[in-house]
Amino acid sequence: MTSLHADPWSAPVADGPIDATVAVPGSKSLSNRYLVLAALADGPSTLRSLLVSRDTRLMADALRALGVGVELGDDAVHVTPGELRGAVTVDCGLAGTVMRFLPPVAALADGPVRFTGDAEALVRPMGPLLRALRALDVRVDDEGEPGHLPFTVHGRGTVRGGSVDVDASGSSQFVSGLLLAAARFDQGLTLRHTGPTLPSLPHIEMTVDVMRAAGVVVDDSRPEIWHVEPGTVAGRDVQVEPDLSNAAPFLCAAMVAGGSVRVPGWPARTTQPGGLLPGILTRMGASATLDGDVLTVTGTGEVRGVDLDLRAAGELAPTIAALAALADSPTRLRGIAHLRGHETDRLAALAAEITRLGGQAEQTSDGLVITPRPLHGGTWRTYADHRMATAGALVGLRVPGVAVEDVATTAKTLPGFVDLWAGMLAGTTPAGATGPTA
Ligand SMILES: O=C(O)C1=C[C@@H](OP(=O)(O)O)[C@@H](O)[C@H](O)C1
Ligand SMILES: C=C(OP(=O)(O)O)C(=O)O
Repeated sequence: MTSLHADPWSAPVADGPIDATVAVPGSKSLSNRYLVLAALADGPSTLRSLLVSRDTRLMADALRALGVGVELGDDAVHVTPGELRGAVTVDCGLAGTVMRFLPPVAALADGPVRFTGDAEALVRPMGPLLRALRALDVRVDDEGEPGHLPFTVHGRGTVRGGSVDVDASGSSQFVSGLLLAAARFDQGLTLRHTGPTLPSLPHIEMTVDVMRAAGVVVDDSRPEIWHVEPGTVAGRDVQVEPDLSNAAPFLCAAMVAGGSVRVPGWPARTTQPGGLLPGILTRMGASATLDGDVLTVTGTGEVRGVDLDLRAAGELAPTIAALAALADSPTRLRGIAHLRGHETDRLAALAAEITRLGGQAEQTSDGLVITPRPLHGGTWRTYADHRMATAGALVGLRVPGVAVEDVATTAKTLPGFVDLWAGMLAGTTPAGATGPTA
């Protein structure tokens, strides 16, 4: 991917307290769920403020290949469902939501659908999802190492459905992917999680929530068991919430530099794990207030270390780890062993990069222990991981000479990151950085 910015990118140092309003684009997780449900619906959908980034483009391109109409309008994305067709290849890039949400959809297509992706995607875990599909009589052919991309799902137009177990301790997306398509299975689906831990529960609740909003009957009254009734999915007109996880580095900037960052459009109620940010950041020394739909986080520049179980919100970990490296006391992050299967092994990557700049960060069996030390400048590697790049930017706010490699990797979920970051430091948000096509 080409970058408009130098590689490595010299992360700007904050030369005083920040006072900025930052409008972040739509949620990746909600955008890709709405796209999948709209593709499976019984009529057209209009998706407003949908995120336009690499992950949502990959989803839209894949759905188009499968026979779905996806058009980018002036103020919304319009989705027109069609007969799902096979004999196509889906490029998942590095998007977990594409590689985990679309194989069950492909099983409903009328022929083979080959799934492939970036080199980094080929090591991300897929096995439990593929085993569940096979248990539902869907043929899946491995191409390389079993349980990984690339593979081919042989769609037969219908899926029997019924009951299936899945070990989702490696990723909640195995559950979400199976649930999203399940209303279109002949018998619906009863899905039971069997593994030792279940990460990212808010993301599963998000899946159930958006399915119910589309008229699908879901019973989640028993812990770690979900039942989806067979039925139709309604086409909808929806407004996508801002991506609260992508708001995290900006909110944390106010803590690192001092001052205030305001994020408008903050939902009163949300299933996004970023909804946990006000509580987490308050524990780490910030004040957070919600006034109408504007969240304001105010900091003094002093950050407190925490002992935090991030099982529910693992995608916040890179940002919190960067913040912790700048704190005045140690931090222990727990419950995030599954981050080893994210865009990169995030526990290893965070430990390596914090250590490279003179910090102290040790991996544990399920997380990180970060002991603040004076940091120095140097290269911050990003491992094709958008959240490693934004974490490097946060460290660079305080530490002169941090050079973030491949900042363009932020295009996965936040293509305008560098301009938004510069706008925040200038105290303003660049015009045109928001809206449906941001
Ligand atoms: O369903 C989703 O949209 C997501 C679920 C989570 O995945 P894991 O459960 O694999 O962490 C999260 O980390 C990812 O960024 C998005
Ligand atoms: C884990 C993440 O992404 P993905 O949807 O590719 O799993 C993430 O965005 O932090």
